[in-house]
Amino acid sequence: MKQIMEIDRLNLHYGEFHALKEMKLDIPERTITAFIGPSGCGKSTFLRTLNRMNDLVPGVRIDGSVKLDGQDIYGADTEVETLRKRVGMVFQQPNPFPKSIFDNVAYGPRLHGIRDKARLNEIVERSLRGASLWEEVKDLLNKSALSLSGGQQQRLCIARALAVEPDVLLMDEATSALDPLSTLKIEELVRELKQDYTIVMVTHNMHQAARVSDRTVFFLNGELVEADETEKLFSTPVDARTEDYITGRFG
Ligand SMILES: Nc1ncnc2c1ncn2[C@@H]1O[C@H](COP(=O)(O)OP(=O)(O)OP(=O)(O)O)[C@@H](O)[C@H]1O
Repeated sequence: MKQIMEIDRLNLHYGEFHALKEMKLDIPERTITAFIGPSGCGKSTFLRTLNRMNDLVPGVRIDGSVKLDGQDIYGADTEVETLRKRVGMVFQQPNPFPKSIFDNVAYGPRLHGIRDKARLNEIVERSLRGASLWEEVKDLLNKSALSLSGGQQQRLCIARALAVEPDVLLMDEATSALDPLSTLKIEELVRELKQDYTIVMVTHNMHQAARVSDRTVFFLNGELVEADETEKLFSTPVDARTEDYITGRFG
């Protein structure tokens, strides 16, 4: 299986604080990888290094390598804009723009220079279908995105991310602000999306990781403790700290 991202000896400091220590991880293409671990262990920080979202944090220092298709994303010849097109992100709180549903999805493609109306229509429909939202909104495309429910808004944000045809989709606790039914819908959607995309998700919910992901990575105190196939990590973890965490001894 092809590794779409390869992270090696990655360290991140916030000022004096060593938040990520010597991380090493391969992310296979078209799989779902879940990051788990107690609050503050570095899951989100690690996720954000995968599309350079930490770059602008004052006092941040990053070393080591993060490769996307063999190319170091921190290398001098990587443009952040191009990187973010290939590695999209969905956040904890749905954050649609205060614009129409159509304009939310067309935002990225327009930014990348697509102006042709027919082409935009096609992209918007494809992306909304991809995010399992089309049937619900096809007659409301000019309505404000803010009129949608929280779960619909989150699927709209996924559609917005899909519109620029990324390779990798990062999801940072993307269901934690949603009700159980909307959460289930997004989990189903994520499983469908892996046919075409590689998904990396942070979740504070171990059950979600077990339900949805192919591989799980356990973090503790800025260390990557264990990464394995989800079934294996939850049934026969190698590290005692992983076992303590998944059996609920702490966290
Ligand atoms: N901008 C920042 N400046 C300084 N320290 C930070 C910053 N962002 C995060 N940290 C610290 O880095 C550590 C890791 O934080 P991070 O948000 O990555 O953890 P997490 O595992 O995602 O936690 P949670 O599940 O609570 O979101 C924490 O100790 C946090 O306080």
